[in-house]
Amino acid sequence: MNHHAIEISRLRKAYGEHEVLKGIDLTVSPGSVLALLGPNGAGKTTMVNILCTLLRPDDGSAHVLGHDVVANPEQVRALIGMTGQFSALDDLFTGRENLRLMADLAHLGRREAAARVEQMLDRFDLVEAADRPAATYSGGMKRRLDLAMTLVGRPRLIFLDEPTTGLDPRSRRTVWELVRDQVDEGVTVFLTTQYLEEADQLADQVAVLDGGRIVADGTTAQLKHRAPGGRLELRLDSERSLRRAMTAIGEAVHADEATLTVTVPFDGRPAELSGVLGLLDRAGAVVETLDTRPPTLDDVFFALTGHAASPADQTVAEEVA
Ligand SMILES: Nc1ncnc2c1ncn2[C@@H]1O[C@H](COP(=O)(O)OP(=O)(O)OP(=O)(O)O)[C@@H](O)[C@H]1O
Repeated sequence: MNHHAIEISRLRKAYGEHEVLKGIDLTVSPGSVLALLGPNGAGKTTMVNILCTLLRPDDGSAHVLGHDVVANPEQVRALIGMTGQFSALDDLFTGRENLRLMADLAHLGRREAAARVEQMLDRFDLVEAADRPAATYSGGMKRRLDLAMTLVGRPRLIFLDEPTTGLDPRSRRTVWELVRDQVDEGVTVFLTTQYLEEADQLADQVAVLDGGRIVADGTTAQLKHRAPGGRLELRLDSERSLRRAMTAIGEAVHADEATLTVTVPFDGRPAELSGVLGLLDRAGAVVETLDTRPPTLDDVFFALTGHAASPADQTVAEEVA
């Protein structure tokens, strides 16, 4: 009867006096990736823990794959996988042993468990390291093992709580590819991340949690469309034109003398474009090329929450670009 993979309605949770979730409504379609964004302490982990049945909500309801998380936690647990800040990975066990343990916990039969473990080792590029203790693994390898452990029992929905925090760009991209493979196979993904680039790369749907409420919910394109922050980048033909352009446009511009470029805010309307070009023409500033840049998810996040995403996000976005 329930066609959403996740359905959350008027969900509330407080720790003592501190109300963290103040009435959350959210739905996620099966086989899609939702990225839940929010500043530190917004309540993302609290929401994941409620959906994973690790924490009871105070009010409202949440259904995961049709099952009520409070009334039927066992059914929910049988269908989901979770990886995150407190991974189940045991450093003293080898990669193969860690996977085998999870396969046994998921009640796969002996033969199926053995086959599935080998399949996951192969798929997650851990064959060579399979018999070494996980303690000897690099950060990227541990994260791949963690993800493989989440998936070994063939969950239909997975929660990834900051799955690539602390990883280098290459390992991050590998994790993204592995997540995409799962989505292609029909797994629903509920992702929390501080990296807006990650949401942009992976998510079909982005929800922003701030002040205990969902302040935006839509595709990345829809959210970018709503936010201010688009830019027009104009490259002038000479330093003289650059100076004229700066005088004509005024102070609200970024100018780069090395590349002879000025950047101005731009909302995408043709009338605004002709206005700027007319102004420069009258000022005798000759434009060689122009480029428009839509708002980034960073702009969206800033417009919605009043502060930037984590400083780390900036570095990652630059490294990945
Ligand atoms: N068990 C707890 N008891 C009291 N307060 C808590 C508890 N767990 C979380 N909080 C508080 O609730 C708020 C939300 O925490 P939560 O971990 O859900 O946020 P988050 O969005 O996941 O943050 P982060 O990105 O830093 O992990 C924070 O202010 C946190 O300090």
